[in-house]
Amino acid sequence: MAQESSSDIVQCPVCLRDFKAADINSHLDNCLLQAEVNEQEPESESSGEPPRKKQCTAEPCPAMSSWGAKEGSGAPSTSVFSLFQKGKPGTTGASDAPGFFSSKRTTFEKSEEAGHFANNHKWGKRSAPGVDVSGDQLRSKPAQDGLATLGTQTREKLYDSKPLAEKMRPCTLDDYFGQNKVLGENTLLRSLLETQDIPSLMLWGPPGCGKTTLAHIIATNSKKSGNSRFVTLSATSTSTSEVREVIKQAQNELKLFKRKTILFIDEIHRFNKSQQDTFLPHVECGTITLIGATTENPSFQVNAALLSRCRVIVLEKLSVEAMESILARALDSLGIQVLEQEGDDSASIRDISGSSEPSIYIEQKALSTIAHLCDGDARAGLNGLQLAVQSRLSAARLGQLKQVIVQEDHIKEGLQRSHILYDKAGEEHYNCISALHKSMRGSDENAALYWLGRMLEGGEDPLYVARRLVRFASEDVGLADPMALTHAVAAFQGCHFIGMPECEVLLAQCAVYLARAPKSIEVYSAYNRVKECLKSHKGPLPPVPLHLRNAPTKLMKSLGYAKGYKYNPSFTEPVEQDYLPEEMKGTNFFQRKPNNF
Ligand SMILES: Nc1ncnc2c1ncn2[C@@H]1O[C@H](COP(=O)(O)OP(=O)(O)OP(=O)(O)O)[C@@H](O)[C@H]1O
Repeated sequence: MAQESSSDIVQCPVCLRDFKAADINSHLDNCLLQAEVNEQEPESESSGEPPRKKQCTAEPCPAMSSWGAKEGSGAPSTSVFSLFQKGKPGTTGASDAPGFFSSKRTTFEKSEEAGHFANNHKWGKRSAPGVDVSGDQLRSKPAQDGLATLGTQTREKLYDSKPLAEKMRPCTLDDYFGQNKVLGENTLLRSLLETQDIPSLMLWGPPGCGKTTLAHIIATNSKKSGNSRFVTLSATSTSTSEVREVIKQAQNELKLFKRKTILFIDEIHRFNKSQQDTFLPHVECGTITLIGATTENPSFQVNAALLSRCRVIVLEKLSVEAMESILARALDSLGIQVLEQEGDDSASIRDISGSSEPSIYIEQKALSTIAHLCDGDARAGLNGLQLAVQSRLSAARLGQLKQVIVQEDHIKEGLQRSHILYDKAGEEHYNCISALHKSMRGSDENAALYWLGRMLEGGEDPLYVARRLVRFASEDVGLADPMALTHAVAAFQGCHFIGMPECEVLLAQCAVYLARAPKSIEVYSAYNRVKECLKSHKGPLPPVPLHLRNAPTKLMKSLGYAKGYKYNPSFTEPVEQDYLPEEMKGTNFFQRKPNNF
């Protein structure tokens, strides 16, 4: 009989994937735990499944399996999570499971700024075990720490098709960082959540700031309490008949089991107004508690009647501190250590782990870069980190390296985006163009250039900006410098001819010209008064005076058209003649009334 060696391939009896014999035990622990969790979480709305994002199936407490263990899955936490528990002094077993609003500290210390964790622990700072890079550049902790050694689970987490952000989605407020204005101690929402008295909510905030995650936490909580069920729909893929079906089920649940239904609708702004109307009576009579999430300003995108029945919660971009805590939690779960000081000489880190897998380190500067570059979008930050680590690991494998160090440049590649994130389709688009317009109006050439840069570097259509400059040239500069309009139209046409990136300088030149130009709203205001006059006119509009009319036919002439008209060029003296209708004689649209522009 052949001797079993560590390089033998064996099949996992649970997921049927192939693994090295040496790895199968640790994989099996993890796989069994997953299977158990999945069994407890059938994928149906009636199961009270927490919200799932864009077709990704979120694990119930995906973050780290250790959370699953804490939440009482019954999994043997030590054997399964030994890798992560090493060096996690605050992490204990199931008995320490944090409740939904538990104040228990986890690996990190709490911090008000970051939402929960103290800054001095934000990176879970550790040094590479037994390492001394470049003399005293890097001082290490004792070798037995060993956290950076990459284990099978960590590797799976990194290579698994599910994005890291999804796996890290918190299930308790303890792991939910930032958003202190709405969720800090003594806030209304927090106390409502604590009493499990969830009102209908409209969560409004930029991408990746935690709208779905907050709903996910509410879901986990409502599931635990058992007095309500949680149903998730995405407005991008749900038909009106499906919505009706969900409402019917909600009515039955309430009637038969006295259970409320909390309905989470992601991207609710994608439902049209009549689809949104479907919810109205049911929110009104309490059959469903609606939680909508939207990146768009709900005052424009959500039915006013529905909006008035919901409490609007405005979530903000995550602060750098909050991002740091989110990243720290991810690093901790992946067993990646932070190098406090720069030292890219990975070859000089002594490998003391004896593991066949490379150890991973990340420079603090690189982490700080993610926290700053992801622009408050935790999904972008976490997935950028994952990509950077994955690519370094692949490179290390090819080069048979024992350690990898992730540096700032790798992170920038991982984020795969410019420093500027800009939501071209959403509210940010209007906010930035408005800021540009107002900066030019205020003759602040610096600010004008800055907002222009924010838009162009974020991928804005240059013609959209150019059109606004043309409008500005007339509305705000007007006759104070009629050349402004010529400049703006020329910039528009130039952009049309050459496109980005060459046209950026045309727009910059024009924006600065307009910012520096003298301003006059004389014509703009006068025209507004004309519009107002027409709008407020009562009765039929006065006829065009006969002498101003053209008379191309005999009949028209015989009716008096053009009669008495004085052709100005025929006169050497100024001509006395009325051009306004009789009843408007003497009206001056250019006259500024008090309290009126
Ligand atoms: N406040 C937070 N605390 C901890 N992790 C967060 C927080 N916000 C977001 N995350 C992480 O980022 C991921 C994406 O967040 P989430 O899906 O909640 O964003 P969102 O606001 O719903 O974005 P979108 O509008 O793009 O759907 C989550 O899976 C989670 O890992």
